[in-house]
Amino acid sequence: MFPFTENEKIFIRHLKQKYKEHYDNIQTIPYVKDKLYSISTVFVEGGMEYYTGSNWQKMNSYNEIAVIPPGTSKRSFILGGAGHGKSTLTLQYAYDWCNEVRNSFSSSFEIMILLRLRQLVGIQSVYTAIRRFILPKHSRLKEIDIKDIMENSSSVLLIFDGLDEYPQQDLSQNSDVTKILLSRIFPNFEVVVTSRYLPQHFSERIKRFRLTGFNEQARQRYIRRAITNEESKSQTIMQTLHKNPVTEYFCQVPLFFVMSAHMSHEDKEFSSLKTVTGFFKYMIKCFHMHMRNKLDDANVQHFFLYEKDHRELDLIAFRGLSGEQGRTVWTKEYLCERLGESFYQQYKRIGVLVEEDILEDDPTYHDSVKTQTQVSFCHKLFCEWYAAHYVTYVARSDTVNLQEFLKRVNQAGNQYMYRFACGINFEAAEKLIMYVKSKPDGNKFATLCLMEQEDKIESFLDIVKDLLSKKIELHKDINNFRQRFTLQLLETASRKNVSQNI
Ligand SMILES: Nc1ncnc2c1ncn2[C@@H]1O[C@H](COP(=O)(O)OP(=O)(O)OP(=O)(O)O)[C@@H](O)[C@H]1O
Repeated sequence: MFPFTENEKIFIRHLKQKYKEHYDNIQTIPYVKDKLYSISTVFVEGGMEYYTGSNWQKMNSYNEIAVIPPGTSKRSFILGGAGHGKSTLTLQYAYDWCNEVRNSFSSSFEIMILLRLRQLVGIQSVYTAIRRFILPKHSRLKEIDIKDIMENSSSVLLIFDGLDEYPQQDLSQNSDVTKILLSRIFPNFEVVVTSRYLPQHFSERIKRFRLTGFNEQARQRYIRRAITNEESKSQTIMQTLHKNPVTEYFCQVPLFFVMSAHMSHEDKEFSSLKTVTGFFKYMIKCFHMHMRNKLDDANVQHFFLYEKDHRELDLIAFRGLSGEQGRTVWTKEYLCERLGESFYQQYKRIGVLVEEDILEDDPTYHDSVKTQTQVSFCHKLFCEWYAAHYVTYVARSDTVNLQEFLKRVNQAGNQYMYRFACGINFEAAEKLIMYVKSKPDGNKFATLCLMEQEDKIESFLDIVKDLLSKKIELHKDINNFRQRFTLQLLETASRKNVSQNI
């Protein structure tokens, strides 16, 4: 289609190799390592909407990102809450590009670059990032070649995954990512950025999309594609998930749905879970249990200890989510030193921590290639889970100043850290809920945190009483976060027969 130079051909081949590695190795449950899926098997289209300037409109396909909303901006944001499928969608774009899928958005570009922003710790140059994180060790292409190819290419699609995890996300630094996002460089490249939230720096002109999750049809399609083709089995999975109020509610979030569907297929204990914290606790227990089953008796005690005692990991996770230089990727050496080799190996084995080899930041690497192993949590929610443990530990102390302690943790980007913390320890929860309430618009979020405490029926009754005493407006935009929450409160109230108690 395009007249390619030799270097371009090599570059494109390398890009495709790397993307294939990612999109062909999807783990639906982190501890199940022997069952890897290709994006082409598991991807189902969830809901997607675009912002018209005054409201959100439904889209028919993720490929419409090219044409709507009409406008000149070449900068698009795809927003979505935790686990809503932003990274998965970027892999689908990569798949379409690599396989030149007809009529797809990405396949119309000569070059597509997909970078995971959490990896760019201390890296300012986009060429360095591409050389280190995408090209293979022995590629003959140097940063200067990549620069040359990109500058001379007529059509480039850049996808930056996870701006909320970008170590320099305040965008005050003069990195290429910042310059690209603000169109100071490469104004003609098409740039797509995924993020849990929209940072303040962006003008109204930027195109905005959002992922709204899985509806009933998407869930059924997923089960048929990734779990079972048999109608009766697929019905049983759906019924198990519907029976449980927590899984039923969270099934709209693809991550929770996918994990629940796979686990409920294999595990009967599932139906008794009542809160997201309960769900996560159970999931982590399964991770450890699954591994223990494979171990000989002599090691059992050892692994039990690691399951309960993870204070150092909690601290690392918390620091990762807070601070100006917040990072959610670390070097293997650093983690092994902090956590101890055997703890590290255990968490890697069960799938909570995942490794990726990248080129070392060494200007001489073209002569002697050196690699470095970077480590991150298998999903950012796991980082929030362990950070939440640290928060409960600190929040329980009598002397702690929560305003000070939590001031650097972005609440919009790390909601689950707060919610998990409230579910893990009730003493800490009381303080945290007070803290959350003190923030602007904090009442509703505080209630969400409160819901993590399974036994707090009295507080729950007060909230529902308050809710029912006011006019409740429900709009057709059922994906609105607060509205979903209001619906969840009412649904739970009706299940618990609250009206009799009010
Ligand atoms: N469209 C989809 N089709 C099939 N599975 C999906 C889809 N979207 C998400 N999933 C499943 O949910 C998991 C989590 O999704 P993903 O990591 O893409 O979410 P995310 O929005 O990037 O989350 P976060 O903001 O927390 O990083 C995926 O690993 C995949 O198993």
